[in-house]
Amino acid sequence: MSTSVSAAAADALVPRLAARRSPPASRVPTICRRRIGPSPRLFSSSSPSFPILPAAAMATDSAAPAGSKSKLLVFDSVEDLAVSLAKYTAELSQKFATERGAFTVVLSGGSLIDSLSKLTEPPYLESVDWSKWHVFWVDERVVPKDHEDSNYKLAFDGFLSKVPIPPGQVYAINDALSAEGAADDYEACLKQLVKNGVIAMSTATGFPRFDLQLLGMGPDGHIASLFPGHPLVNEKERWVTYIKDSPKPPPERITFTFPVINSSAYIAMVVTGAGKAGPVQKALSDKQTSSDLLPVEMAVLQDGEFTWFTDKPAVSLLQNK
Ligand SMILES: O=C1O[C@H](COP(=O)(O)O)[C@@H](O)[C@H](O)[C@H]1O
Repeated sequence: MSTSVSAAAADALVPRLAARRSPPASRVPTICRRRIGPSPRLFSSSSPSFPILPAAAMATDSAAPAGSKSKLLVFDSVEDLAVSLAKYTAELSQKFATERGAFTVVLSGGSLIDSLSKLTEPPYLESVDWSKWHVFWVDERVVPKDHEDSNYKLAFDGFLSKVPIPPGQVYAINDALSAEGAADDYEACLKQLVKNGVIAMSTATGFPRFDLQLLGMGPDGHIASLFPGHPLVNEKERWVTYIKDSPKPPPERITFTFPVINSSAYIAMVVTGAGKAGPVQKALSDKQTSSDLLPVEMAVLQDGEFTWFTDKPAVSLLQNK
C-alpha cells in the first residue's frame, strides 16, 4: 500500500510541521572502557529518495532552525509502515556509510522494535552494510540485560540477533552500575566515540550528532525517558542523564537529553495506534503554548530532518485528514 496523507491534511499540518524543526551472555555487547579498539568496550558492552507526501507538508519556516525539515507519513497499516521504515533506514545507512564510513543509529525501546522487522529480511538483510552500523540507546532501563524490562534485550531479541552488526559496535549500558553511574559511563563512552570520529559532533550545538535516531513515543507524549512535567526535560548540559522516579515502570532509567536528541541529523518518530492519537494531535496542531509542551513536542531538530512514521489510528484526531 502506498504512503498516504491527503493534500488537505498536509496543508493543514504545514504550520505545525514547519515550526518543529543492549540476551544471551555470548552475544552481550562489550562494555565501554573509554578506549576503542579491538579489545572489548565497556559500555558493555541529502535525504533518502523516499516517496512521501505533498511537498507542502515538508516546508521549513522562519520560526524553525535553519536547515531543519519535517515530514508526516501516514500508512494504511503497520506492515506498510515497516516496509517504508526499512527502505528509509537502508538508504540512510548507505548514505552515511559512504560519506562517513560509519552509521550511528540510536534505538528506543517499546513498540519501535517491532517496526524494524522488515530490515531483518531480504533484500535488506543482504544489501545493508551492517559492518558500518554503531548502535546506541536513547534510553535504557537500569536492569540486567537479560531482564524482561531491558531495552537492550528487546532490541536484541527482535532485531540485533537477526542482523550481522559487529557486537563490539553495539553500545549497551553497563548494567552493573547504579543509574547515576550508568549515565556517567554512557556519556563518557559517547565522548570517547566522538573523539575517535565514530560519532559526529554538531557544529551548531556542540553536542553529538547521531546519524539517525529511531524513536517511539508513549501514550502520554514521552520520548526516551523524558516524561511530561519532569525536570529532566529541561536538562541543557548533560548528554546522558538518569531518572529514579520514572512514572512508567521500571523507575530507574538513563536517557539522552534533549540537546543530544535535537542535534541528530535524522529522526524517525514512529507512532502507531489510536492510544497515541491525543499527543499526535497536540504535537501536529498549531495551538499549543510553549509552557505546556509535551516531550514529543520538544524534539526539534537544529539542523536535520524529522519524519513522523504513523498509521491512520495515530492521526485519527487530526482535522482534515
Ligand atoms: O518506556 C519506554 O517507552 C517509550 C514508548 O514505548 P511504546 O511501547 O509506547 O512505543 C519508548 O520509546 C522508550 O524507549 C521506552 O523506554
